[in-house]
Amino acid sequence: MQDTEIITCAQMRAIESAAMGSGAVTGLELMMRAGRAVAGQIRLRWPRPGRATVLCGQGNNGGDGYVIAVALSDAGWDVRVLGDPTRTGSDAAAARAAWDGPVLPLTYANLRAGPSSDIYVDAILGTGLTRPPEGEVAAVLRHLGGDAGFYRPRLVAVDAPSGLCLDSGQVLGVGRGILPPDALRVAITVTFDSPRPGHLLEHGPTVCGKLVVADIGLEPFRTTQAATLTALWPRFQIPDRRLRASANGDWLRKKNVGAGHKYSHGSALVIAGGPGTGGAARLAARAALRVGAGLVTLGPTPDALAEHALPPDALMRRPIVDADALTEMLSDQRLRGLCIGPGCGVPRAKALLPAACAADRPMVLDADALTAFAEAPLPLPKDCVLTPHQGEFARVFPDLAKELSRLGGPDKVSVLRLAAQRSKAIVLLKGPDTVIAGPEGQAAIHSDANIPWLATAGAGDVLAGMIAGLLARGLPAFNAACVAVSLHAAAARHHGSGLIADDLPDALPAVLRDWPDR
Ligand SMILES: NC(=O)C1=CN([C@@H]2O[C@H](COP(=O)(O)OP(=O)(O)OC[C@H]3O[C@@H](n4cnc5c(N)ncnc54)[C@H](OP(=O)(O)O)[C@@H]3O)[C@@H](O)[C@H]2O)[C@@H](O)CC1
Ligand SMILES: Nc1ncnc2c1ncn2[C@@H]1O[C@H](COP(=O)(O)OP(=O)(O)O)[C@@H](O)[C@H]1O
Ligand SMILES: [K+]
Repeated sequence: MQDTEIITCAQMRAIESAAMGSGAVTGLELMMRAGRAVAGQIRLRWPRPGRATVLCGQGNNGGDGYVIAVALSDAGWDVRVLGDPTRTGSDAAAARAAWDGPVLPLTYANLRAGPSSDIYVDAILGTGLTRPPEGEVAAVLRHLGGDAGFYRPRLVAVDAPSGLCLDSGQVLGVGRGILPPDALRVAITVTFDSPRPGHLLEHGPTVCGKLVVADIGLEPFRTTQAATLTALWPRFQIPDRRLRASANGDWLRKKNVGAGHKYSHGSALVIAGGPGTGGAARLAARAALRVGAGLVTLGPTPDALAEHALPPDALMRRPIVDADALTEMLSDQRLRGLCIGPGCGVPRAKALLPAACAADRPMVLDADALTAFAEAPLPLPKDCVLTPHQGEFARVFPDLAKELSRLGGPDKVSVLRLAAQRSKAIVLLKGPDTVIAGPEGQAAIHSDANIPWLATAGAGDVLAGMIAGLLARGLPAFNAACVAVSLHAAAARHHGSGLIADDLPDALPAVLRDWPDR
């Protein structure tokens, strides 16, 4: 499994400054490489030259646009350019000077006046976006977004669809989670060097269309050694050196333990609830087994034990009457992956959580255990993973959730890092753009808007069980969370629509069989 480094806009600017400061390359040269890379992508997809309209903003994103205009014109395209004035002496001004055709003012009227084009290049705003688009720029974007049926299949964005914040993934000026029909959505976005968080979070995946990452030779100027933020999904076609091997394939295939017995493959405990609530815990337990834990025990209340006589028969069942009984059970040091929350009931989770935490074992807190933790916080064990959805996140971290929902507020990764620091646990916020963060600042994004059928009752219970199984097998908590999220989504992809949560654990053998070693 290979993860892609993600860099923030500030990191990108730092790398660009380091490159220019070294004297090895100028800003204009980088702009030429960027613009030519976009033109190359256009020519790959539209091999027959046609008519192109290039829309250029006043900054360097616009500068890239003029380079694209020259490259397309040289390749035989009929190019029309609409541009805002550039700052005198800037790289963008130099790029504009190299375009010897006319530049009409970038206005809604001019966009409408010309003949329609085969493609439209959005080089209006990139990483320099500081506020919601306004005036003529806003009018142009509204028009392009409003007639998506015509424009979307022929729109190519440079770095980002204009208006998208590449750190947060919010389209500035529209509500979080509610994408109005006039937000600009494009067919292809060509970005440079590495993806940015905003390509993968919130509105990013919807508005960017296909995301292509072009290499512009910045590799030698990276200031950071190891990336603290990676993308688990999507996968990108980028140079291998930009990929980070997560080295978990061996664990998944039990290769590392040779002839080990079931306990050396890990023993997990899923704490269940009282009568009538057993399904969630059983889903979690089944997932822990399927992900390769050697032994999984389900611990309901004694009066619910009979309900759990259902398959899988591989499950051990042992009643847990109260906190003392749990402490007694956890005196068995072989139990090392705990899952508490799914189907547990809040009162029981509240009663058992102190004993579970005191045992200091790798543990997942999900569902009712998160509510219990929110109502009665307590120190968490060292290897602990919290797996809230948005509602549970708001219960556990109300102030941070408020920040997250604030328009123009901080990005999800930064907020999750704060939550992880505060709770001293790995925090995994579920959704189409799942973000995982740890107390030391490590973070990962898994973004897949193409598996909506994963939003089904019990899918979260399965995820919690998979993490518990991987913790039992000895994976460090952050890795267990990342691997589980990747496998969970891969199982959903493998199954396809019509999925119910019960299908997820059962899709795992096929997914694991094809899982890459590295
Ligand atoms: N980094 C790299 O390595 C490389 C970067 N490259 C390219 O440079 C791009 C970044 O360029 P950039 O910094 O000049 O910013 P850009 O996106 O053109 O916009 C800035 C201008 O827009 C304005 N503006 C802001 N918000 C606005 C609004 N809402 N409505 C209207 N205007 C608004 C803002 O005005 P101000 O806020 O100053 O008033 C400013 O004048 C990057 O995305 C990539 O394409 C490549 O060439 C090669 C390598
Ligand atoms: N639109 C979506 N696309 C892909 N995955 C999603 C989407 N919405 C939710 N998910 C995933 O589905 C799972 C739902 O978990 P959760 O909300 O805890 O459900 P439950 O409590 O019913 O088990 C999470 O893994 C989440 O990441
Ligand atoms: K753009």
